[in-house]
Amino acid sequence: MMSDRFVWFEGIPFPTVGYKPELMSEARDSFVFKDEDVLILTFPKSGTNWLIEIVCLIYSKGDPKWIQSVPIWDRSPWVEAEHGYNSLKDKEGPRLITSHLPIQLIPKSLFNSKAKVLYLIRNPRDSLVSGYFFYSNSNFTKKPESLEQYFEWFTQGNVPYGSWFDHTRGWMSMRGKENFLILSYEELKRDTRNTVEKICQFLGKKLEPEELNSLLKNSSFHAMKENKMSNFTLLHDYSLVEKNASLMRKGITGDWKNHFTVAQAEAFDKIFQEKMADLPRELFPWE
Ligand SMILES: Nc1ncnc2c1ncn2[C@@H]1O[C@H](COP(=O)(O)OS(=O)(=O)O)[C@@H](OP(=O)(O)O)[C@H]1O
Repeated sequence: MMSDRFVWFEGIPFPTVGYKPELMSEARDSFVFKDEDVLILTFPKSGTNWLIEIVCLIYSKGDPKWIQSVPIWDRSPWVEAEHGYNSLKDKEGPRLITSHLPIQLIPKSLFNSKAKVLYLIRNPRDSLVSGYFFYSNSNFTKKPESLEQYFEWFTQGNVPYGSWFDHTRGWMSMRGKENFLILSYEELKRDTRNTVEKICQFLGKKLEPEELNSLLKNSSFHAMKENKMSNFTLLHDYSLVEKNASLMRKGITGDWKNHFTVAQAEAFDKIFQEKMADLPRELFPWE
């Protein structure tokens, strides 16, 4: 298996399993977003699956039947992945769609549609640590040997989906658009209920109090860790991740403080400043 490198498309690295440049090119040029679609958009390891679980539970009015019977990647498929693209492209009716793509590679039709976009960001230091542990135990992408090495790769954009900084700058250019809601992992964690209500309002959905309570219960870290349709343990069967690897690692904010050295923390601050200083600070609620 091609476990130790990337597939490249338009200068961006992707995992080696399940991604084909020719399909990503076809998706970019001819996939049609519909006005009724909802797009969940993130840089990897930002809480994507948590947001998918929440959105699915909004659509099922808090009833966990759907999230407990259908794998998460079939409920809101990744449009850039072979499996996701093939299942989405001819699907009738409104769709939930996931993507980690940078703005220049997303299907162009997004910009002519009223599809609603939920853009979730997370402190990149925590995405870095989360990615390090996940990819260290995976067989579908370049495997880091140490956090030190992964830190270098991440800050140079040599990780799946490329540079966090470029990715974030690209998508932040959409801020202010009516169909684009920016969310952070940090606010979702700090105030889950209010953030879910904000998402409901954006999607034009109303939940009864007991439906919202059920949603919160069924999308909690604990519930998702137990849900085999959501915790990625189904990937064990395909040998894509090792047995000890789980999507559901810690689910907290600020874990980077337990892993970065002082020198790494300072180096990261400097890079962040250099690359993001001209953007409003309130876009990054952890800074
Ligand atoms: N319910 C809930 N509550 C809190 N945190 C959660 C939840 N579900 C997933 N997570 C955490 O999200 C991290 C995985 O991110 P992604 O889902 O974006 O991963 S992926 O890129 O799609 O593989 C990963 O973060 P780390 O624990 O820091 O590794 C998951 O634990």
